[in-house]
Amino acid sequence: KLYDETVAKTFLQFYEHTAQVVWNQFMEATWNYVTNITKKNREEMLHKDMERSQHTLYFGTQARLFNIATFQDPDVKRMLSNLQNIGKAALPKDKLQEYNQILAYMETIYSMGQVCLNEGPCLSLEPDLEEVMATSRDQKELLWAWQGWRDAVGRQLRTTFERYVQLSNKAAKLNGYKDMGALWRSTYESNMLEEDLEKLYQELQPLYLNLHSYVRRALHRFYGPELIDLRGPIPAHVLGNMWAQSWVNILDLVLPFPEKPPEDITKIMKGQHWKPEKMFQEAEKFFTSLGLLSTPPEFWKNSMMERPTDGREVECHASSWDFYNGKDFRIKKCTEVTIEDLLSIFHQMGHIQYFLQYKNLSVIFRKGANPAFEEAVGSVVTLSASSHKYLLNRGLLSHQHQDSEEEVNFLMGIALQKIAFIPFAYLVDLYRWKVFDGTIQKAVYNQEWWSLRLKYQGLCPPVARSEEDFDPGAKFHISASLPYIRYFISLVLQFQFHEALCKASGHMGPLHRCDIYNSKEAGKLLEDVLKLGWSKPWPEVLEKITGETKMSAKALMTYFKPLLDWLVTENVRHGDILGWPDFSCSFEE
Ligand SMILES: C[C@H](NC(=O)O)C(=O)O
Ligand SMILES: [Zn+2]
Repeated sequence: KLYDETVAKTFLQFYEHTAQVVWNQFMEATWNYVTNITKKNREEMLHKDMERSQHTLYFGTQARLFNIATFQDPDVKRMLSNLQNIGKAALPKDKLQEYNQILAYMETIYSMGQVCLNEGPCLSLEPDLEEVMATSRDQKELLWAWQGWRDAVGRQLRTTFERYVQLSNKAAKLNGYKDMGALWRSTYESNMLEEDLEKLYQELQPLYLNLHSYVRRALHRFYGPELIDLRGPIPAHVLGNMWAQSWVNILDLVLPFPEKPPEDITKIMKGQHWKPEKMFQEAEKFFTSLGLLSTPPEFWKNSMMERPTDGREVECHASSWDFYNGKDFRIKKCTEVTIEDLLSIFHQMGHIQYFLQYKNLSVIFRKGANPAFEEAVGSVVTLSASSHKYLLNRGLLSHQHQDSEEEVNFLMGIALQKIAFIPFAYLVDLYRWKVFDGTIQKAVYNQEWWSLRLKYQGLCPPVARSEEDFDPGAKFHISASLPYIRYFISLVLQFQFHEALCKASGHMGPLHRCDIYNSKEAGKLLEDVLKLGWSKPWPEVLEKITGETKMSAKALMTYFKPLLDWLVTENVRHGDILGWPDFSCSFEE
């Protein structure tokens, strides 16, 4: 242990200056690749990634020479210990080369995936196959899209994924973690994470079971008993989404009060000639109405707001990008003019706002208090943007008053997005953690995926699956090696934030009617949190906004209480059971 604290500070400044350049070049090269998938751009990205890893390795190795325990300055201690965790850069060069090629390959197979009609056009995931999954009510057509996507993508990734798991674990072990799952979980700085998450899931499960039972009844009514067993799991292709992770697109089939259908906002947007740019401006206006920062000119010049029409192959999955130079921030999205995409843009703008608020911090601190905070910021604003009050005053709804039955319809719409998502958001990394720690061996990768999908979501595959398939690979985050538990934790946090911001804004009445638009008090509370980035442990940051230091499902339960009461009554009225005791899937009979 050679150096003292003053040397450490100089060392960190040297890191700061070099990191900004190396990270900026890496982001540019990656952006160029995902917005124009060519061999040349892939090579350039892999080259810049190697340079970044060499930079990380050099500084990580040096950082390990400091005896941090003897240091006083909390920021220096936090920054140095972070530098010591060098992730995949710990791999020997040839292994790192192979790993980066595997990562690029998996993400490219996913992004280029398409399903071709017998003679005629091929359908991409966005917007074509997602449009089929959202709007078709023909279960054969739904099955064609569902199975076609998994044949085209999941199956291709299976063997590569096996190698990805080996190299991921190798990298994790070289950083002192037992496997990659442990390294991923370490970003939450808690040795009680898995227990805390299981407890949250148990608290939320009754909400999901009641929604599942009610939706199953509605689908049974529409598709008939040969497809839907009232005491069994629901086939995964009729929920309006390629992964059955959001059920918003079947609201029309499950509407509690069908004689009072909500206005079709997508239709209204098209009628008002909304364009993608206006959708982004609308989202930005919300953040500036809170007194938060507006986006710089670079954002409007450099973002990719629509799928290009010049034949370029791109990665459509929406994402937000920080170029680590304090000026350049972008969103990449293949935007369609729909309410679902408008709300997704609000979510992405939340990421951009975080980037803007912490842009003057050390590059080590330019990330969320934890990854779930990054997801929750955009989602908490989306809760207000989804409210009847906001949509009415932005001219996207015309019915002034919402009676109690229309309010139940409204809450059902939000529940089909948020409650339906709970078990999926939880199980994706439950699955990957088990794959990384060896509980799930490669011989059973697919059947274990489906046993978790059955256990937590009460879903069945619509057709028999085998170990030729690799259905997890048909989900973006698994092909892109992006952790997912952040979305489960964000579900809980975003309602805690919503409750706190609504209180700060002086909102009175039910939480689901709150809209914080224009509230400078709510904006100030949010700003004080976002400015901290990763400089403080997240419980401290959570306390600044909510007064609590622990995740709690209470706010989410408060928000949905009126709907839960209605669902319980409705399920009892139909004599419906919760859960799926007839656990076999239809094709197995
Ligand atoms: C919820 C998550 N959102 C995102 O990636 O932006 C998803 O799409 O699965
Ligand atoms: Zn996000």
